[in-house]
Amino acid sequence: MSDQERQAGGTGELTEEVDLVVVGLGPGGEALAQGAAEAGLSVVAVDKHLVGGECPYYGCIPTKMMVRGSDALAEVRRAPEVAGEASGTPDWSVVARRIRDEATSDWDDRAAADRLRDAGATVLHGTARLAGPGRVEVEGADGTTTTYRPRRGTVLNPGTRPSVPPVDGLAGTPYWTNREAVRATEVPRRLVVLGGGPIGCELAQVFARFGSEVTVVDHGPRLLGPDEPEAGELLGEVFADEGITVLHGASLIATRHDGSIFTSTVEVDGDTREVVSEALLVAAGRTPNLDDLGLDTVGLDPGARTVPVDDRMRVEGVEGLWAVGDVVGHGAWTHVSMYQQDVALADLLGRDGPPARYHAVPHVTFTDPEVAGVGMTEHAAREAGLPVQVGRSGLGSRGFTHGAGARGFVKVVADADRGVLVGATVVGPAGGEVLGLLALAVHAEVPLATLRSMVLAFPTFHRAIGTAVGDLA
Ligand SMILES: Cc1cc2nc3c(=O)[nH]c(=O)nc-3n(C[C@H](O)[C@H](O)[C@H](O)COP(=O)(O)OP(=O)(O)OC[C@H]3O[C@@H](n4cnc5c(N)ncnc54)[C@H](O)[C@@H]3O)c2cc1C
Ligand SMILES: NC(=O)c1ccc[n+]([C@@H]2O[C@H](COP(=O)([O-])OP(=O)(O)OC[C@H]3O[C@@H](n4cnc5c(N)ncnc54)[C@H](O)[C@@H]3O)[C@@H](O)[C@H]2O)c1
Repeated sequence: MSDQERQAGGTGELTEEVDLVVVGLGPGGEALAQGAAEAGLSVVAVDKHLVGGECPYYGCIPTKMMVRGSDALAEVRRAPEVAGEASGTPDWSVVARRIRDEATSDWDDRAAADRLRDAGATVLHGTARLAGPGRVEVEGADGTTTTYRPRRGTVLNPGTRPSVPPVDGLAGTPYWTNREAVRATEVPRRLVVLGGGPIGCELAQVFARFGSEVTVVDHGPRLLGPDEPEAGELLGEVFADEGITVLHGASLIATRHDGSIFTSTVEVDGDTREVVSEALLVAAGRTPNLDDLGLDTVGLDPGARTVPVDDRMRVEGVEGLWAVGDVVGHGAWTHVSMYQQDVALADLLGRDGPPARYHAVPHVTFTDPEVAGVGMTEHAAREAGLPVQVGRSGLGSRGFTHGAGARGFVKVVADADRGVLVGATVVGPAGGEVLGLLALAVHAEVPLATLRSMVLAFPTFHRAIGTAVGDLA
């Protein structure tokens, strides 16, 4: 207990003065709390679940272990076309064990919490809420409440939870979200996936390759709606070839569970059909954890989907409050949360540093082929009124030599007036790695003339970027 600690008048609650309170320890909040503590601030870091947030325990890391397993199986199945017979029997227990033991330590955050404590932060497991300007209440697991008065300020990093649409009969059934999917110990014989976004696509392909009969139900006209349309269309063809059924323009309108089997009613183009499955994964977007954060006590709207911030991650209109991560609405990816915490940390420590910019945010959906994008799509660039040029390429000589599994393309979007790329998409094996060069080009606004003068190694996948840039028209 600090020297400043004192009993709040008559309430039995403790009130403590500290430098900084971090509410929610997703990737951004955890790193920021550590950085602030290492810089000498007294930091209280609070999470109501696991230190590290969604990414290490239920998101990026365990799902990429699933993807690694399913990609290995796919390569074994491609062997006859490029190397000769090879055999591999899918064994989900290998994936489940890696997730439990290597990724999540059986969903135990002691190592992460200790790392923060070693840096000097006070780590609390509890629910934190704003309690008026300059005050944060933390309700501990034992029901006690402590009120903190942070001298420097408060950082919000509460993240999101799965959105669950109001489907008739769904509540009360043992449906999965990403949280249950990463804890699966068996592969369901049949799986319905609600949602054809990144979560739905990655997990649909994983479970299909491990033997599930998968049906994806999605509102939209193609998979991965916000990406370039060519990307979602190609991925749809790959899914069809792998035996995954995708229902577009479809809504799950009802489901029932008889103790072991889901029977789901899906409306597609005005018709209804029933789909039977052992598991039902809801991957239909995310809900920001802003509704129980006391935002109204500082004049903010608790019903909003995002917290408005400036380019230093300061919450607009509220002194001493910063926000980072999915809830600020500049991309729900770990690298964005981490980027923003750097900006916020510099600001709250009074250090110089560049403001947050979002013109070159990359993202990668780890399907096979990977779907990777940076900056604007062609549609977004046209909507922004830019004089747009587009260039395309297949995967070139490397795609040809690679053979089985080499499906994809490179698409680049340029601002003709400025002579720079404003966006790019790579679909293909290691598409996320190939994107790196394009992310640099968009970020640094490299002149097209400079890009055209590059020597690109033969025969690499990234050499297709040269062809796409040469195709700009
Ligand atoms: C299945 C899946 C796969 C993904 N794969 C990738 C990927 O490959 N690459 C990528 O970049 N991104 C991926 N993401 C997204 C990524 O997980 C998030 O963008 C990332 O976790 C950053 O989120 P965040 O920092 O906003 O907070 P989160 O990680 O959501 O953490 C927020 C934390 O705040 C806590 N909290 C909330 N409210 C309170 C409160 N009132 N008091 C105390 N604590 C509170 C929560 O318990 C949680 O620990 C994936 C997400 C999912 C679901
Ligand atoms: N590799 C990665 O970087 C990665 C992987 C997974 C998740 N994520 C992050 O997590 C976020 C959430 O992922 P997500 O896939 O849940 O959400 P999403 O919002 O990106 O996609 C949800 C999909 O579900 C569909 N949908 C929503 N409600 C529906 C309904 N009632 N019926 C039919 N279809 C419906 C939407 O049309 C959309 O295609 C992503 O946007 C991304 O930022 C990133």
